[in-house]
Amino acid sequence: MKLSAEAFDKLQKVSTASLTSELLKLGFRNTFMRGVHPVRSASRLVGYAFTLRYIPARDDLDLEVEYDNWKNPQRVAVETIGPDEVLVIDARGDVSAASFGHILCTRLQYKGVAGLVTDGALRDTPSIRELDFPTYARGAHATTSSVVHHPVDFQVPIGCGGVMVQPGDVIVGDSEGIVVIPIHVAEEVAHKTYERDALETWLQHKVAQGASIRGTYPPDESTLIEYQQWRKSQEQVKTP
Ligand SMILES: O=C([O-])CC(=O)C(=O)O
Ligand SMILES: [Mg+2]
Repeated sequence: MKLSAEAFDKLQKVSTASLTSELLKLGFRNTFMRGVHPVRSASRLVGYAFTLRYIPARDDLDLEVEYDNWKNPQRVAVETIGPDEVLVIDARGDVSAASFGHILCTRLQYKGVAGLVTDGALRDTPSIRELDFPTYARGAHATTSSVVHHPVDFQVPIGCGGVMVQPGDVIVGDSEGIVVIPIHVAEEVAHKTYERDALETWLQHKVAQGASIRGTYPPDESTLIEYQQWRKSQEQVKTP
C-alpha cells in the first residue's frame, strides 16, 4: 500500500506535533518515539518503514568483527532495502554500543533510501552529520554494534522508541523527532494534518498579534468563519 503523490508531498511539510494530534483523534495514542533525536538539527524525513530487529549479542556468536555481508541480517538488510524506504532499527533502546555507522549510512544514501531511525546509538556521528541523509538515534557510541547487538531478522513488526513499527508503515521525522503512522490511515492523516497545520499557522499569527487564546485556540465558530474567509481571499489572490 502506497500514499498518493499529493499525500506524500504534504507529509514533507507537516509537523510531527500536528501528526500526533490527528492520530490521537483517530484513537492512536502511542505514535511518537521516545528519546529518538535527529543527528542533524534541521532534519525532515518521510518514507516507508523497512524494519530490522536486533537482540542482545552473545559472545560466541557476535565476537566476529568482520561482518559477513551475505549472512548478517544487518548487512543483508542494507543491500535489500529500496528507495523511499526508511531503515528502522529495534535496538531495544540500548546505547552501550553503536547500532549502525557512517559507511553503512553512505550505502543507504546512495541507494535512495529515505533515512535511518534507530532507538540505539550511532558511531561515526561527526561524519554522519556531514551526510545529506536524515538520521535519527538515541545517542552516540563509538563501539561497533556486534559487541552488544545481534541482528536477527528484518521486515518483521518491531518496537522502536517505545512505538510499534510494522513494515510499510509511514515514518515522518522533523527536528522534533519521529512519528509512526499506520499505513492504513496514512493517506487520511496526511490530508487532515496539512489542513490542521495551515489553521494553526494562522491561529498562531493571530495570537502573536495579541488575540486572547479564548475563542482563538481552540478556535470558536466565529474564528473559524474568519479563517475560512481569509482562505477564500487567499485563493482569489492566487487565481485572479
Ligand atoms: O562497524 C560498524 O558498526 C559500522 C560502521 O562503522 C560504518 O558503517 O561505518
Ligand atoms: Mg565506521
